[in-house]
Amino acid sequence: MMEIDGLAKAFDGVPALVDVALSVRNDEYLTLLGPSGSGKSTLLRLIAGLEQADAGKIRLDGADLTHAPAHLRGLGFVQQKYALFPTMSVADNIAFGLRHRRLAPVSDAAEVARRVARMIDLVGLAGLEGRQIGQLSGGQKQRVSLARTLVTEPKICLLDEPLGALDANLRERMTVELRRIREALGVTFLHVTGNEAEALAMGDRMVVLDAGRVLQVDSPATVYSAPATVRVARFVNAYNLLSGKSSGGRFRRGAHDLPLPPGVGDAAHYALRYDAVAIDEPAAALDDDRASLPATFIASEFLGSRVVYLFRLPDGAVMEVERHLSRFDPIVLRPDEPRRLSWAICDVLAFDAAGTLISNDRLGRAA
Ligand SMILES: Nc1ncnc2c1ncn2[C@@H]1O[C@H](COP(=O)(O)OP(=O)(O)OP(=O)(O)O)[C@@H](O)[C@H]1O
Repeated sequence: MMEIDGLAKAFDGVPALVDVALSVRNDEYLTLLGPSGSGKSTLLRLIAGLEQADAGKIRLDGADLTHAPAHLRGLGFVQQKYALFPTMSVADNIAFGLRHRRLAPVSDAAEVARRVARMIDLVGLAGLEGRQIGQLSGGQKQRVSLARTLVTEPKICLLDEPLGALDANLRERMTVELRRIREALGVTFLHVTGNEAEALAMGDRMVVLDAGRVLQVDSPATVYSAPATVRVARFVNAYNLLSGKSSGGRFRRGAHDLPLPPGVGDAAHYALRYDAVAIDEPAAALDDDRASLPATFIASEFLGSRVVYLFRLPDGAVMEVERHLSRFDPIVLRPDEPRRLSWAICDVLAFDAAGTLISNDRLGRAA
């Protein structure tokens, strides 16, 4: 188990990480999501020992690693650039890390060969052992890079945007592969990504980082259904976010006023998941437990298993509606066609003026 406490780092007086606290469990897949510049790589580099922290502690299984040299930490680091030896074979690249690691290098040729063969098998490179790196595809290089790190049996494997250089199809396949490889080895993965879909799909838990601070650490399901702050809701890219003021259990936004879930007081932000919004006829009757706003259709996008519809609200804000084709037939609308968008009041997430999620029954359901 790794425990990070009060970790801080600034570059030229500009904070890159501020008071970061995090527990990384044994045998878990932890993803670290944040926008560009949020400090993801800095955090990995501090953990790896490639940068020194200004303050705070990093402990691994109780031992203080904060100032330990990188090569003595027993951690693996798969960087964005593969940094493989181009004229060496796949097998030699993987063996290199094992023969030359500072902690317990392996020199027995038979033992090296056995471990390399197991790793080649595990990452799906069987048959390519003798190939030179220059003769591999991007996805294959990615696997070599991973194998070269994993063969050293790190306590934690740090992965910095490991799928960033791969095309969309390959990225999806490697998502499944990475989970499988991790589970087979039981090693902890700390995987950095700027892609919310990747973070939600990969991790047993995810950490959301913004401007050098940890905003939320939870299971992907909880981050998705109960984002701790408005900014997290923005990063998961699944919510319509409306700003306004509230009083007497109603949320006021311009000329409209919307009911809030019971028990929600002072909400300054009102969030609705794209797939929680229904598209109704303009004069459709509304059940008591639902809220609605008039809107005009802008455009739609067909995404295979789902369709995304964009609508404009009377105040000009754009609202996104997602309909899964397994549940609904696609609907055809003309630009500017009027509709009424409606949703169940219990599906509303409310945030206070500081942007913090206000307790509601959804929080209880997600926990
Ligand atoms: N060596 C450095 N010198 C000066 N500033 C740095 C250095 N490394 C990082 N920073 C700054 O620290 C902040 C965090 O950078 P970091 O690379 O950790 O972000 P990131 O979340 O990994 O971004 P990206 O997704 O774009 O890689 C940024 O403002 C960056 O400009």
